[in-house]
Amino acid sequence: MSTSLLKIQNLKTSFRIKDDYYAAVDDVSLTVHKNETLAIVGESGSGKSALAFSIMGLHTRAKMEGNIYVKGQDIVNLPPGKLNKLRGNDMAMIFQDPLTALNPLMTVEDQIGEALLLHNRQLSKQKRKEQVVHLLNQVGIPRPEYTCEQYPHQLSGGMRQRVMIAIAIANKPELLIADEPTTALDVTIQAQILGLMNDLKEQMNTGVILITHDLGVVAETADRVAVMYAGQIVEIADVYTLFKNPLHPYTRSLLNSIPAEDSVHDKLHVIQGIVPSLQNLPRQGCRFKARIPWISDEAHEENPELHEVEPGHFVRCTCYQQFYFPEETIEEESTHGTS
Ligand SMILES: Nc1ncnc2c1ncn2[C@@H]1O[C@H](COP(=O)(O)OP(=O)(O)OP(=O)(O)O)[C@@H](O)[C@H]1O
Repeated sequence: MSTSLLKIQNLKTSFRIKDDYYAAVDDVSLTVHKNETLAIVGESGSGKSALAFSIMGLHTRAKMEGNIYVKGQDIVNLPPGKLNKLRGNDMAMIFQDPLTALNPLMTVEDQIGEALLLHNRQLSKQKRKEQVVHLLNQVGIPRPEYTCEQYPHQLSGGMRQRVMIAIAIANKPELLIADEPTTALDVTIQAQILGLMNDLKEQMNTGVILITHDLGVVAETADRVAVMYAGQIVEIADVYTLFKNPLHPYTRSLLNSIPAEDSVHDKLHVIQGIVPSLQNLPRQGCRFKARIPWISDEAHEENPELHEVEPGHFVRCTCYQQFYFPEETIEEESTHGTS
């Protein structure tokens, strides 16, 4: 029996800029299973949030093509009423910045209570309070009765993020999308929040999509990883394979730009450039080609597709086969390390 909660096929999400539509998500296909964390990584502007918002149906003016199946139902272009029902019940999102996502004028109890009410109008005030306290306990808030009465600005960043998670899991969604959930937090709190998300995933059998810039977070929390560049997935594999045998030049460049903790002389290969803006994205050929001009044109495919190079490991374009880091990509030599 398939345990896939989410199946995306050839998704294309385009935004209208002046008189034209430009795809921020282009030809994305992926699957998320129960009790699995899929990390989505990539530089700023690569389309991670646009993809997450597409899944949640939060783009109000974008053009969406392709299919997004949530528990077998295609939600692309589903009427807002039906989509609202799915949100919260079947899927929920944890946003990057809880201070802007939470309502500053409502107490914690009222905000979590509102999420509960959205999906069960019959819930009495008494039952609601009990469930709010239970949820606050679940997300590790030490004095839930006290926190119930507080407003977002009275809480620390870590506590606010826990409240956001409590809202997100209020209706036991099967799919949780977390968009940079720990970026605003310091390292210790970050580890606690990620640990909490992991525990919840296992307890509730949830499928999680974790969007992050942080490869350390990926290594610790993800089961599988999708690397996005310029709106497309360029590589997808289980986390072990991706770190051990990264193939796409972009993945290799991301991984090579982090210093290894145990080496004395790290060579940090940095590929210059940034993700082009939406209007300037190359729509033909390999989108990463401009950033690796030392690789011959023939190495690239004309219409790069994802190829399965080993079971479950997919790479876009054939250029990876001839890719190497030239000397000039070595930016610095660090001498950190222990021996
Ligand atoms: N509503 C919109 N209208 C027009 N362009 C948009 C819109 N939302 C996103 N974009 C553009 O789509 C591209 C992808 O943006 P997106 O926010 O998804 O990137 P990201 O990978 O999530 O980046 P970050 O890590 O900075 O959040 C960018 O070029 C961005 O400017």
